[in-house]
Amino acid sequence: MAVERREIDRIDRELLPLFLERMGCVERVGELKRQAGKPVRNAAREQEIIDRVSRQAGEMGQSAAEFYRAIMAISRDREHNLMGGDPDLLELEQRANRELQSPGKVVCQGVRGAYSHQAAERLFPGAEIGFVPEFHEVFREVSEGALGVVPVENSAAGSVTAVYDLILKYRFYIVGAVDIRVEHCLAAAAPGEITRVLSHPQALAQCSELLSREGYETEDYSNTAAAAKAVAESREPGLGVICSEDAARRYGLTILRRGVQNVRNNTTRFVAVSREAVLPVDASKISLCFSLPHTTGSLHSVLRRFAGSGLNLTKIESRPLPGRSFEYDFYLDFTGCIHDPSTLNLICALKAELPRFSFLGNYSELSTEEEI
Ligand SMILES: O=C(O)C(=O)C[C@]1(C(=O)O)C=C[C@@H](O)C=C1
Repeated sequence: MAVERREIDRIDRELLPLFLERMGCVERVGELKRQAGKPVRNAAREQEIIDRVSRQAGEMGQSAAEFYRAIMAISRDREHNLMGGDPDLLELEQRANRELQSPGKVVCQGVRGAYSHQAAERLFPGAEIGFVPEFHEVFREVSEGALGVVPVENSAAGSVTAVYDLILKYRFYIVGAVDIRVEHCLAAAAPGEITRVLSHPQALAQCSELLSREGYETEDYSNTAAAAKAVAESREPGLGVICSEDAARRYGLTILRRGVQNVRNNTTRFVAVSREAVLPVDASKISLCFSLPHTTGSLHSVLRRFAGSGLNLTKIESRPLPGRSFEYDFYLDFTGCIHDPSTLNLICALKAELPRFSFLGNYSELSTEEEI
């Protein structure tokens, strides 16, 4: 094997100067493009190269194509880097507030005592919190200057797709995130036998084991806290509710059982959305969205850029583009800070290359235990 390894070392010694020579050439092309105001990416030229090397490499054609795609992605990043990046993003990175100014109004969906309310209090302690019945109304209030707090994902039930659709539609900035532990309890207006239980369908599903074991009838309600309020007001005997302890206490209900969800660790992630960007120096999570051409490998070629920059993807969500068949917007979270020059360069490169691209924010996440 030693002989072969020496051969590999020799080939690498020959490859490396060629690679560097090619990068030097790419830099000169980049400079000419900058002077001519031309975009970095030239898809036709890349295809020409891929076709040629695939042909020339015979049975290694696919691997050669993959190798050249990687080289050209590196070339594009280098060119973007030399061009200085997207002026709007560079300005945003420089000018955006580093800290959230004390929030005026904070809005969430539901009623007092809902899990959204707990999330809003964790994110913005002491702020004035308002409630609206629907998610789209939260976003409308944000367009008028409020901060919104909305759920995006539950550890058991998955993404809240209606909220992702609104995030992609409005493209406001995400300025914070918090994980709230969902601890449901069974409560009633007064102690006694329960026969029927009200709650949000997701909460009923999360407590299905208890509900079927006890043979309770169930009834869907718009929201867990609204259900708690309704049970408190109706005082109907045998009527119970699945809600948070906070909601039960808030509406004067008797807690019959705690921790009634099927899964111990049931957590919902909430994000705070704002019309204005806030980019703290120690922010650790970045959110982006973009769409992709419907071609083989288009998502892979984007994801490879993150891997190449050592950035860890924590979430990817695709949502169909309204009015188009099988075209998607992608929403993506990864760990990183926009004030890091290489991360900023990658975001600028993606903005230049991807259709419908938006930078959605850079923020920190509060964990369930942590206080702000
Ligand atoms: O030929 C160009 O226009 C280049 O910028 C060079 C190059 C390459 O690496 O070959 C890089 C990016 C373009 O998308 C096409 C090709």
